[in-house]
Amino acid sequence: MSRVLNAPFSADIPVAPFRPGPAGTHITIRGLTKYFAGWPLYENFDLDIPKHKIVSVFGPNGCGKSTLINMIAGLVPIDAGEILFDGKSLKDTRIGYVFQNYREALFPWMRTIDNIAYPLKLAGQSKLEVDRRMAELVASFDVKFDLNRFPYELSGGQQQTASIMRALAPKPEVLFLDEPFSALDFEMTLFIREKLQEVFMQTGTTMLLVSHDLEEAVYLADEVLLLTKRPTKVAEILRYDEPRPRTVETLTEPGFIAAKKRSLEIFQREVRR
Ligand SMILES: Nc1ncnc2c1ncn2[C@@H]1O[C@H](COP(=O)(O)OP(=O)(O)OP(=O)(O)O)[C@@H](O)[C@H]1O
Repeated sequence: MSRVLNAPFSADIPVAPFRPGPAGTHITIRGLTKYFAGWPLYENFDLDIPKHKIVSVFGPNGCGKSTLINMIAGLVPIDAGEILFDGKSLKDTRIGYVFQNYREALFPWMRTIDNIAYPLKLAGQSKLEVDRRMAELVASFDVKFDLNRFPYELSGGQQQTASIMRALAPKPEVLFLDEPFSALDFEMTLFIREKLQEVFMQTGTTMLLVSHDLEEAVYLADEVLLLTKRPTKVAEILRYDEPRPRTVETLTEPGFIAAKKRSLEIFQREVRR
């Protein structure tokens, strides 16, 4: 009975020798297995995530997009498998995470500036180092609002901007974004999308983005990771190598339209399966 209700015993899963990803791989996922309430979400799942790229994760409702990035980021425990970052474990890797719900992401008792500086202080950086990094972030985000305010005094878009600044403050090797635009209005979505693209062009930070919006998923991505229904597998990895910066004009270019159409076809095929 316990074998039905719980994750399989690790002894049940044959241990395959570790296979590194192709050159340019940042994150290697091997044999990832995750059960919820006795049902497999991921079973022996392998994936290579490239370095210095933006990968958008797209797939049917409930296929495990958020769970996937949360397992990679160490927020959700895995039942079996291995996840390495450039061959290192998560604890030796600097990561940043941007949550969908920015209202709960920032500490309400801290001024916005202290929220953003928090990971730097936690890492034991000196006041000089913290001030220098904060000045860089403020310049790169072209911040027009008062960072001395408390988060609840800011608009939703300003709070999400602050959340992204906080995630980027320690110069993460990988930035995880779980539907970062879904609670924002259109104007703020465009603003934050452009900021993310700028940061990416300046730093090349590997980004893993969960999106519900196909246009947004393709627009920012170097690769769209299309997932199947559960038990979840890779349906296809679609490469989209339109040069950056991508702009409003990109949205009507043939390459963009073709990538969106192909993603939609795969998505519909998987939803109907
Ligand atoms: N803590 C949990 N306990 C039980 N089931 C869970 C838990 N977290 C997620 N699930 C289930 O795992 C599946 C994948 O959830 P997840 O949120 O990762 O999917 P998603 O693709 O991001 O979903 P959506 O498209 O709705 O945002 C869903 O069926 C969900 O109900």
